[in-house]
Amino acid sequence: KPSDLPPGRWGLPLVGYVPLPFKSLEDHLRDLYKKHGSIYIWRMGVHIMVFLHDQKMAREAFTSTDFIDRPPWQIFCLGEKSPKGVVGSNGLLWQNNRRFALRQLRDLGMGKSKLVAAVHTQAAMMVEEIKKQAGRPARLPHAMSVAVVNIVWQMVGNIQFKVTDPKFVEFRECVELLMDSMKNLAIFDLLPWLGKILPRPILNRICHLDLVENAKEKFFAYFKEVIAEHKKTLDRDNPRDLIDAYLTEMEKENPDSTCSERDLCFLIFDLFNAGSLTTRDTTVWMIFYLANYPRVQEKLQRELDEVLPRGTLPNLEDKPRLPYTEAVVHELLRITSLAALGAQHVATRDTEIGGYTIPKGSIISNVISEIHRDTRHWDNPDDFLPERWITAEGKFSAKKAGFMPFGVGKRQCVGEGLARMEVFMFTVALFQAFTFTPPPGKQMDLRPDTGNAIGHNPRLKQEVVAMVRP
Ligand code: HEM
Repeated sequence: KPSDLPPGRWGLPLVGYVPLPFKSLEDHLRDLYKKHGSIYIWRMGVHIMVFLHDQKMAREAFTSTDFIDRPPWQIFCLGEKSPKGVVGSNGLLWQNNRRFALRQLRDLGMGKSKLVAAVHTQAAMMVEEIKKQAGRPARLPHAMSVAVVNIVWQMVGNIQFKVTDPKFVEFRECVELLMDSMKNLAIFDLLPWLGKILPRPILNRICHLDLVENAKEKFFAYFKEVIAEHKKTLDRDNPRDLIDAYLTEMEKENPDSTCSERDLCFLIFDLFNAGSLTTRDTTVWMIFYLANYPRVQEKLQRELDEVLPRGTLPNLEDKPRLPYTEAVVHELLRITSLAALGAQHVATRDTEIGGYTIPKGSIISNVISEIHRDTRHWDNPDDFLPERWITAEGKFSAKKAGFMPFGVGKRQCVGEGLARMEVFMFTVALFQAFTFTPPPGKQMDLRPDTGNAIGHNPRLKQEVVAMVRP
């Protein structure tokens, strides 16, 4: 191992350092942090992976253009030779798409009142569906997925699914198939030489390249139908949604344009992939946490009852009057760290972090879940304490350092405003209507699901009780 690299695990050529299988990736990272400090490497397969446990280093790295790109990994480009959309693309196409997506999300109402009505409708639908299982232990309903998908569809294509819509079931199955198969792509990304030595059928069996390709094309076929419908009724002066705006952009004479119908399909896919289950899982975490923390739940409900007439959902102007609700949302985002390892970036040239050399091509991750437990920023970080966000005057105070659930820097989450709005509104709607408890004699299991090595997803299969509030 070259001596100017950060300390860490080096291992063997081609395979790198193969970890012991009975420990989670995060436990390994914690061990490495204890041994080496805030920056270390782990050679995984052919890649030098650099992990940052320090918020200052993470901010520095991710605001620098040296780390702006995504690695050319299958998991990001889904088999496309030149990556499209926004999550996995780089260069001019990424810049254009990111700018376009941010503008659209803003114009279509992210963080503004225009989308509030759609979020209210979906929150009310969720409450009605949960009412059907009130008073008994049950898993959270499928309606929670419908609600978040509908909000993205509303912005993207002006479409809303009903809970029982068979098209939605098809859509969800497609998402699940893709998510499941994508996990195996990581094997190919870490060990790309497998592609040279294994016959294609065996490679497909191990890395699911064909499954991902099929699921992606199924998705895109549906998107193309929706795009074709939009083309028929397009009014360039009155764009209804993101698809209309993209089609209008595509018709403009612009030498720097990177628009294409395939790119639009990727962009739509990215917004669903990054923006639906993330928000659903955060809402599920909220229910599970507050079921285990009745004191926090009661305090939240007291604030809601004092500020809003029962059954009225807030507008964004009401937020300052709901400091404890804001505090609960922030504390939940901190303690659960849904995007535990963020999304990986790549060094575009030989560069430096923390006095160490980082060679071009190294993969950088900020370990958000550990930054959210760093005792330099958080007292008793393992305690769920919304009060840490409240000032002595009883006001909500948004702490900045050490808090980065949506990442930091140039690729910080495009949908942060929308996600914050959804989680806030859903929390209000759900806890106005219900008190959640674990099933009798039990506690909710708040350990992340083991199925995802780089994120913290709740264990969805457990039951919870929703009691309708008198
Ligand atoms: C609680 C919910 C969410 C969390 C915790 C979350 C977190 C993140 C994180 C950590 C990143 C990676 C930043 C980086 O590369 O350094 C990211 C990227 C991204 N997120 Fe989110 N996100 C959420 C919801 C959403 C929503 C609702 C949307 C849109 C509808 C969205 C769209 C995106 C996109 C497009 C990117 C890629 C940005 C780029 O590469 O330039 N996310 N998100």
